[in-house]
Amino acid sequence: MDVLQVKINRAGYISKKNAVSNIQFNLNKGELVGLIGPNGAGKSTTIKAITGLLPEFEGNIQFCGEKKNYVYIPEQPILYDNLTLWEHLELAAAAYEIKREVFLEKAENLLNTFSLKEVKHHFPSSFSKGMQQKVMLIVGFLIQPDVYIIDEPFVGLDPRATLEFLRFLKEEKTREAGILISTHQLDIAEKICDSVILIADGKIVAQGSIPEIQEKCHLPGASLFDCFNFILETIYYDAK
Ligand SMILES: Nc1ncnc2c1ncn2[C@@H]1O[C@H](COP(=O)(O)OP(=O)(O)OP(=O)(O)O)[C@@H](O)[C@H]1O
Repeated sequence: MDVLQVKINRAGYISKKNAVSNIQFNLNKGELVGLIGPNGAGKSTTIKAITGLLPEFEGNIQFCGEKKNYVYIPEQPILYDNLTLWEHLELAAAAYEIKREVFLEKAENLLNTFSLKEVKHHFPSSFSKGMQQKVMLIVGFLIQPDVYIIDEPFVGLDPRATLEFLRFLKEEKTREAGILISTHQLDIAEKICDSVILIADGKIVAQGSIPEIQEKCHLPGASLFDCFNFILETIYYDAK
């Protein structure tokens, strides 16, 4: 069963109205889909189109899980200057009506796991980028939505935080949340994604499970990195 249905006829910005076009895919319960593609391909634009953040949009986006909600974690953390880390968590708990005991247990566990317990009464505006990103992830995992949409999660995270993050993603998949991640970390994507969508020049150029992508490239057993480069070279070669 789908938790998200995406049909973007076209979407973009005032100065670039068709930054992406004809992007269509569904996200199933418990499925992890990776959005990959070169710089400027349209990954963030696709994510912003799904989350309703673009001035130019034609298409249809349906969140169709049980709660019909989602958590969006942007590439650049967005946090309140005048709230402490703990107050951010309290705010999320209040907004999503999380029961007090459940909230306290989950919040402490997440702070421990992501090594932020010591700074829970500090202001995230004084944190490093990676620490701020962890705050955004903790808020997301606290809410436990039907769908996670996460733009480039791996860049600021240290190896330990990456491991914990992947462990939480796995748990959330088991809970049947759908997860959409954009990333350049193809070695990680290859390990964790049920399917990937390769975007280039604002369009989907390949889509499917890793074995399906390998088959499309006639490169059985090849890494996603090699398939990615093969597909892009073929496209740009053909276009010349
Ligand atoms: N605010 C904006 N206004 C106008 N054009 C934009 C804006 N943001 C992005 N674009 C353009 O839209 C296209 C897609 O950009 P997007 O940020 O979606 O790429 P991306 O795949 O996320 O790239 P990266 O891997 O570098 O983060 C690019 O041509 C980019 O120049």
